[in-house]
Amino acid sequence: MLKAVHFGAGNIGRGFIGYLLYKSGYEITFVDISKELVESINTYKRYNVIILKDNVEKEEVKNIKAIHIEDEKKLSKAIVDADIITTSVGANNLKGIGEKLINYIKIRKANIDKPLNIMACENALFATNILKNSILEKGDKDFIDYVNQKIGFPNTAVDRIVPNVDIKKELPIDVAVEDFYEWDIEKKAIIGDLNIKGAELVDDLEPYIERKLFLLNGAHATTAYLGYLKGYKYIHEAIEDDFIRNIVSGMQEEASLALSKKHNIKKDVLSQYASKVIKRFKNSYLKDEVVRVGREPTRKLAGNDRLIMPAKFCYEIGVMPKFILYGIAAGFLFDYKEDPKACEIQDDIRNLGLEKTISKVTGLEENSGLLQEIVKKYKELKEAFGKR
Ligand SMILES: NC(=O)C1=CN([C@@H]2O[C@H](COP(=O)(O)OP(=O)(O)OC[C@H]3O[C@@H](n4cnc5c(N)ncnc54)[C@H](O)[C@@H]3O)[C@@H](O)[C@H]2O)C=CC1
Ligand SMILES: O=P(O)(O)OC[C@H]1O[C@](O)(CO)[C@@H](O)[C@@H]1O
Repeated sequence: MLKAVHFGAGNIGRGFIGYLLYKSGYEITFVDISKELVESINTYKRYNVIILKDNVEKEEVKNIKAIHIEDEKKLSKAIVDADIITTSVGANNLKGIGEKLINYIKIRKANIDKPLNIMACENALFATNILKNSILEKGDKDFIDYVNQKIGFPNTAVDRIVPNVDIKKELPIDVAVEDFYEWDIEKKAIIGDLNIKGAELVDDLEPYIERKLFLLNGAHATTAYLGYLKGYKYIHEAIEDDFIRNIVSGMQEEASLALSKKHNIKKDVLSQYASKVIKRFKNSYLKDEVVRVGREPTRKLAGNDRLIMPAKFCYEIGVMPKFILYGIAAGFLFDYKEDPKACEIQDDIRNLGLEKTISKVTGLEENSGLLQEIVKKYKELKEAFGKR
């Protein structure tokens, strides 16, 4: 039986990656930093994936186990035996995972010859490269040669909304998901076969991953930040607000313009994708909170992420990203007290001033045109919605 080790047994880990790997015949070992979660998985050895739609469906994922990230003995054996390693731990944690993997890969090198593929399944551009680089960074030539020959590092784009919805569950580790999913994998980087049913192997991942990050995640963040500003709790409520929906559709159109130019994708293909995304946001069964979708604004407002990147692309082709600016500016107004990264931005605005904070988070020059437009929109939204 094919063996998978998946780091991060959270929402997407159980609700999407674990789900699809199980359906493809893999035996799954989850690895997590949370002792409680590891204990729960080892107690129940199975969980249900609850698909939220008109007629709710349930699918079981069975024969699973879990290892705590610090349990070196068990982890070493699992990694030596693995055919595939995947992660969904949050892009900021990838470097640490990569550094941990080095020793286990060395043990694998001394013990087994079969190929391995390692894939990061995170909302970030080319996240697997972060893992790969952290593994190769400290290796000598012999280790690097081995890794290059025996380990594939395909980048991926993963798409399934897995919220923290509070519904009746049979087991505490059951997870609720939307019906839709898409997993695009960089074909040329695979070594051997992956055997993942339902995943799409693509020649050029960049258009897929940028389309997903800008048109889904960028639109989602825009809905979340404007929704928060207007006092909505859930995404499905915020997207029914005409003011917010028009802005979200507008930002998708701007991003689509940039995407169609950059990747030569037909505009109507992008427009169909964008409409489907809005429909998914309207799914009221998901009860997806704006504060989950807006979480960690420092990451979402970074220069290489879902909002600033399409805004820069628009700017470069002479299109004013007037709708994308709303999401960015509202992100700087996201003052949710339970989100440490939102608090960090608010503290910086108080201590460093608005321009310096925007520059620190986005990497834009303080005197750049785009940064000045963000400042204008921030002031406009602050005035209109009376925040702070
Ligand atoms: N929830 C969703 O709908 C989607 C999430 N993603 C991406 O998947 C990643 C995870 O997101 P969620 O599953 O929503 O978050 P989550 O918080 O539900 O799950 C993350 C899991 O990783 C574990 N973890 C964190 N650091 C770790 C470490 N160093 N070693 C081992 N385990 C560690 C946590 O304990 C947690 O169980 C993020 O990068 C997110 O952008 C991508 C697509 C959809
Ligand atoms: O996981 P992140 O990057 O914090 O952002 C949440 C995003 O991820 C998703 O959960 C799935 O892509 C979306 O629902 C949302 O746009």
